[in-house]
Amino acid sequence: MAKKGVLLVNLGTPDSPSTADVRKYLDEFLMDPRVIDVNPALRTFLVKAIIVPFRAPKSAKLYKAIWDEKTGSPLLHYSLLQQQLLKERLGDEYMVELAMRYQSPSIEDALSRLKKALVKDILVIPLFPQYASASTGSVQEKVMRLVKEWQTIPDIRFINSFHDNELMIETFADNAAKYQPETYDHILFSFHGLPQRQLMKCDHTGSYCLKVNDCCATLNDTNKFCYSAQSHHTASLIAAKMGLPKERYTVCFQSRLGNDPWVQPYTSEIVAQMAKEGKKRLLVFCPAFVSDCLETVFEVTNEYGDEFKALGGEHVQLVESLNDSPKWIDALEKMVIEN
Ligand SMILES: C=CC1=C(C)c2cc3[nH]c(cc4nc(cc5[nH]c(cc1n2)c(C)c5CCC(=O)O)C(CCC(=O)O)=C4C)c(C)c3C=C
Ligand SMILES: [Fe+2]
Ligand SMILES: [Fe+2]
Repeated sequence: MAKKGVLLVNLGTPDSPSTADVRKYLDEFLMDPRVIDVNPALRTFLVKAIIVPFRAPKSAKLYKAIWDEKTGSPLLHYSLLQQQLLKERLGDEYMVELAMRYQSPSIEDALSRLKKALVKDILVIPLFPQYASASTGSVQEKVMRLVKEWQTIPDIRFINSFHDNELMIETFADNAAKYQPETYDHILFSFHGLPQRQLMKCDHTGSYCLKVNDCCATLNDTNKFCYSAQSHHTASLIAAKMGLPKERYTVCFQSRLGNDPWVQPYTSEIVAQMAKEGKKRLLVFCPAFVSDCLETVFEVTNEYGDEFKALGGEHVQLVESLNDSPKWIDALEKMVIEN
């Protein structure tokens, strides 16, 4: 009997931490019009003449610091584990493929394996809890661009976001429990950043996001596709699960690139503010990521950790991502079965 197809897609990572491979990865990633969303000539100039030449050697050093001798990039390692564990859960009725939006394993190869196996349908799960055009949207576009060339197009569905997935929320809360959150002075929910311009482009009313006070602090019918609103919602659900009152946590956004304004507040500014207020211990969640990666392991632990200590703080503790937690695999299994 024909199998059902599942395609898990994460963002991507370089093939190795060498400067050449990091350059290749950054080049493919940042030339995506959904990522650097400016006109093509300006994008080519910014990426090829400025960002990549300067960033590649610096990023290569960071990748070297997180690269495991045996398992390589944490993002790829955990993504492969998620694919394997989901496959075991779903059994023979399903074919589960993993791809990265940039570099390898490629979406092209994963889709051609599904095509060859004549799967009767495909469920695409971009592994980003909150919708952003630069992440989920880009995966959706790439898959549609490839599949539109097929002679026979099977039933195909996309998970657009899962920012309120109950089992995911529980996994983050469970992961934090072992650190005894009550022993920390403050909790941060640090999401990957996004240029403000991209938030406004997702606002189809043109008059809500970043135009109305506290526009994205709560999710409603107008901002339901807004990355910032979905991020705040995820944070509030994890906080509720942990019984955290509002004054004990702050939502913030990390990893800004370039000089344009990104979604605020910036994590580095919040870290500095916390140190100034005399806080000594911070517990940090990164709920935009389902796998630990450069942005969690290095940026939070090392960069924000060092910044906090330099300003008088003592300890920044990262709550690990969903990785291979059985409850997160339950969440993926349920997403597949219900879709
Ligand atoms: C969570 C979803 C992500 C969104 C949205 C996103 C937007 C976005 N990112 C950049 C620039 C960079 N991101 C980088 C790394 C990176 N980004 C995500 C996820 C999202 N990005 C992940 C999972 C990772 C980690 C990859 C890994 O190998 O571990 C990087 C590269 C690292 C570095 O050089 O610092 C850049 C650059 C932009 C510009 C953007 C939206 C416009
Ligand atoms: Fe990113
Ligand atoms: Fe918004």
